[in-house]
Amino acid sequence: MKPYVYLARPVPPEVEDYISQHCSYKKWEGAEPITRKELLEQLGEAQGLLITGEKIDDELLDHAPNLKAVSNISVGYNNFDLEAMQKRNIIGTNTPDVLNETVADLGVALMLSAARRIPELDKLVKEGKWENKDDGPLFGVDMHGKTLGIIGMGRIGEAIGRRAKFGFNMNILYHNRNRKMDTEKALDATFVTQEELLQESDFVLLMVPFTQETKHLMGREQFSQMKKSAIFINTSRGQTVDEDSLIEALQNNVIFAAGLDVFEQEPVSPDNPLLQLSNVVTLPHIGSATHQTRFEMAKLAAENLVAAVNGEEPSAVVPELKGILK
Ligand SMILES: NC(=O)C1=CN([C@@H]2O[C@H](COP(=O)(O)OP(=O)(O)OC[C@H]3O[C@@H](n4cnc5c(N)ncnc54)[C@H](O)[C@@H]3O)[C@@H](O)[C@H]2O)C=CC1
Ligand SMILES: O=C(O)C(=O)CO
Repeated sequence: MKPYVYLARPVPPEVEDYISQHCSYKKWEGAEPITRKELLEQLGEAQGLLITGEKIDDELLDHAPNLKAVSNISVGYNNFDLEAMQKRNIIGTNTPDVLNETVADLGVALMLSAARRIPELDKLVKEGKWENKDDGPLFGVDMHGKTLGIIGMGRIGEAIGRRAKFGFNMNILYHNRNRKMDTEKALDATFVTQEELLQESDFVLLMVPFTQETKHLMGREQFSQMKKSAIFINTSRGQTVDEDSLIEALQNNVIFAAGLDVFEQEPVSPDNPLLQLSNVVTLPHIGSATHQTRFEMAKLAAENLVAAVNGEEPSAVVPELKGILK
């Protein structure tokens, strides 16, 4: 008998077809994303679960007595309560690598947008205000030849570093849990302390996972260490930044501008002061969202799910849960 899995997120038809060849399944068909309550009601028989970022914790696992594996269509897995999964031997998988280049493209787009004030200028042109006065009230700052500091030089951080180095001739500083000698050589990058990075960079880009250790990694003290002319980019998770401190830094010209794909609360509240600031470029957590890359992510997540519920080793088990396979 085929194992039974529940798909809480839609996947492309080809991917669904692949799952159907290896598993029996049900899927969420609502027009809106599945609610927590609806998800809990679906889990009684499920041996596998496909999600994107839904919280996997004790409460959910108590509703899923037959569950063996959770496959996240996402590389970040801060939605996994790893302890709760470990104690029940639940395999957890994610989608690394297939999205690196797409997220890196978006990181660079945010850097350029904030530096050259693209959304602000676009809005003016569309409002019939042709503003390009020579005295420069709407001039931007250069990206080429400047210093980029990357906090979190992992798979995506490195892809952004390559674009910055070879596309924009930038000088690369980085701070990471460990030094990466190959990356230093390939990008002529310099490992520095976080404080040095903040003090010396023209662009500071955050690309760490969200963990207890990285919660509010950027706060008032860190923003005050940055240059007044610097641009801050967050394409990691919103909770890595103390948003009140960021708002204060932007309002008081402690830093020049910010580009944000992620927020502490998502969807961001329409009342969030960040949305009122002209020196902030905002996006709705869309870093990996191209048709091609979302397809590759869904495909990898399906392969992980099918392997795990059929007793095979999935290619992308998250490091903290690898022990469960032994
Ligand atoms: N905005 C978006 O749509 C997307 C956001 N992400 C986020 O980006 C994160 C990174 O993804 P990858 O590059 O694939 O992960 P990765 O695991 O390859 O890289 C993360 C790097 O951060 C470093 N790190 C961890 N804690 C640190 C700390 N306290 N200080 C300095 N460095 C630290 C690690 O050593 C590692 O090199 C994901 O966990 C996810 O949260 C990923 C994809 C899309
Ligand atoms: O993969 C992730 O971690 C994302 O945030 C969205 O792709």
